Amino acid sequence: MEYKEPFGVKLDFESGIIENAKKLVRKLSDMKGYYVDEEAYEKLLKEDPIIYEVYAVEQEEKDGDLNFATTVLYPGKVGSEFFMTKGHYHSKADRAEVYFALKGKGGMLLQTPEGEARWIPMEPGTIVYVPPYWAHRTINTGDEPFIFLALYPADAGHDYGTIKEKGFSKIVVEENGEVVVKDNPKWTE
Ligand SMILES: O=P(O)(O)OC[C@H]1O[C@H](O)[C@H](O)[C@@H](O)[C@@H]1O
Ligand SMILES: [Fe+2]
Repeated sequence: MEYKEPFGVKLDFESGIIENAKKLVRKLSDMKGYYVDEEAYEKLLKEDPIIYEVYAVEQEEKDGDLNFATTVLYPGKVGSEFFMTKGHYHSKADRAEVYFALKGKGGMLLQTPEGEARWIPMEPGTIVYVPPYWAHRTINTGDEPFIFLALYPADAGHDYGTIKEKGFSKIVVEENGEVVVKDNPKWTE
């Protein structure tokens, strides 16, 4: 039997950076069609801000193994809609995931394939269980970077297609200084 080598890596709680991790950067221009207010999107595109960065430590896509990643999701809004991740189902849809909030303020939108949605607020210390089959997207509702760690099966994979096309049935916006979760006007079953 060939055993893999165990290892420890350092996560910097302030920056969210995991040493030696693979870094992925998502800018606004990578998220065309994701935000409801297209006019606000086009306007902000001139600056093309970084929306989030992911630091991932991933294994081969094998059953039984585990990946982990931090995400640094920056504060901001497109129109009234808070900065968010793309969101995805798992390619192997029955794979679950655990998120652990480290810094900042935000939450997770989850959704079943039938469009049933949930909003779970997150602050440092919040652990979110993402059950099998639920799509998940994180959203920064604060004014500093929202940083969290996620652990997920190495063979889970990311299925972005459905969310890219249809979005979530709910959106998270600021209204009169309040965080409001409301129906997505562009949602169709
Ligand atoms: O992949 P996104 O929906 O853009 O979310 C960004 C990232 O968030 C977390 O860190 C997950 O563990 C990653 O698997 C995911 O890639
Ligand atoms: Fe996931």
